[in-house]
Amino acid sequence: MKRVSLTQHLVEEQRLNNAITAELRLLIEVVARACKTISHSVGKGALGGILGSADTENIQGEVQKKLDVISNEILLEANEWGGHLAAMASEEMETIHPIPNRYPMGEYLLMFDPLDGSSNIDVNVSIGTIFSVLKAPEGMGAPTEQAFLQPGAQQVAAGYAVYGPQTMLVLTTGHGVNCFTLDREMGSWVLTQRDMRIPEQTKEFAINMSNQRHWYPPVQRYIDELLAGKTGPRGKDFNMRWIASMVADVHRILNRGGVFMYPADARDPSKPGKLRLMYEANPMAMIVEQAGGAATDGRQRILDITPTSLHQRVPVFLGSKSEVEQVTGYHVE
Ligand SMILES: O=P(O)(O)OC[C@H]1O[C@](O)(COP(=O)(O)O)[C@@H](O)[C@@H]1O
Ligand SMILES: [Mg+2]
Ligand SMILES: [Mg+2]
Repeated sequence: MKRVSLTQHLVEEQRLNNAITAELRLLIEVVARACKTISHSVGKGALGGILGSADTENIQGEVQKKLDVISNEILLEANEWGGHLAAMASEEMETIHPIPNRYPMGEYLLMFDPLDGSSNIDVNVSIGTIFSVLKAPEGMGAPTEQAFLQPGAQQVAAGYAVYGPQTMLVLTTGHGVNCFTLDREMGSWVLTQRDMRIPEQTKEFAINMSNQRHWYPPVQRYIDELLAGKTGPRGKDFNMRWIASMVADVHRILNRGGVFMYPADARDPSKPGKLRLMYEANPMAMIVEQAGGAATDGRQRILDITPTSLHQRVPVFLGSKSEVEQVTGYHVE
């Protein structure tokens, strides 16, 4: 098989689809380089002093792990120097991070969850980085938070890196989804899966079952029916997987199908779910749709939601189309 690097692939996309600009290509390459650096840190574990808590809290009131902070810094530093950016925003920062001293101002906005699945860092289970790229609005002066509040349908690129047994980068620029594996010896990203497609039917679901008693009726009903298996209305047995790293759960679903759910629940009605719209749900929704799947908040397409704040939360149902339609149907009924 001919070895195709990330750069070669992006140049090809630039030529064939005329879909990405040279600036967007360079931006993606800088993000990919930062993910490579994060992957090296992850790989060192206790030897690199990266495990454990940073003893600080982020804007969401969550205790930060050392690796949350380190990954955020790696992404900030790489993109300040290398990307064609006007500003960045991250799960780990209260407000936006404009690019200093850049004239003319860059054309893109980058958002990221620098380290997804923090609870898995210290136990050597797959974790990842999720990112989303938007165009800065035309004629924007100094970058503001408002500039980021665009529906996910306007993303020009989205991707994630998963730091597992292999380090992989899954990427879309709106022309399908491709997967690159990090060649650790050569230090390069190599195209290993072209045009990933999510099977439409599935027998596998992913949800944190410990929250069951708090769910609202549509989710109770849907999961009850899956659990009833062959003897229930679905007439087939379902299996369950929950890694507690969205990147790892989504990566499995991209490869072999399934449905991933993080619904809103009755614990705190002011908190619509756990996952963040701008840098978790939107990029994953774009990837999943580009691979032939679906992604909703239970009522509407995630990519159609107009955001109201940078760190807003959203219920998430994504994966194989038929299952996402089924559970969304129960909410709409
Ligand atoms: O621990 P829970 O409630 O099952 O939540 C798991 C979910 O939380 C997350 O870890 C949130 O991501 P962060 O680690 O970036 O905060 C998702 O990756 C995952 O799907
Ligand atoms: Mg996350
Ligand atoms: Mg995170």
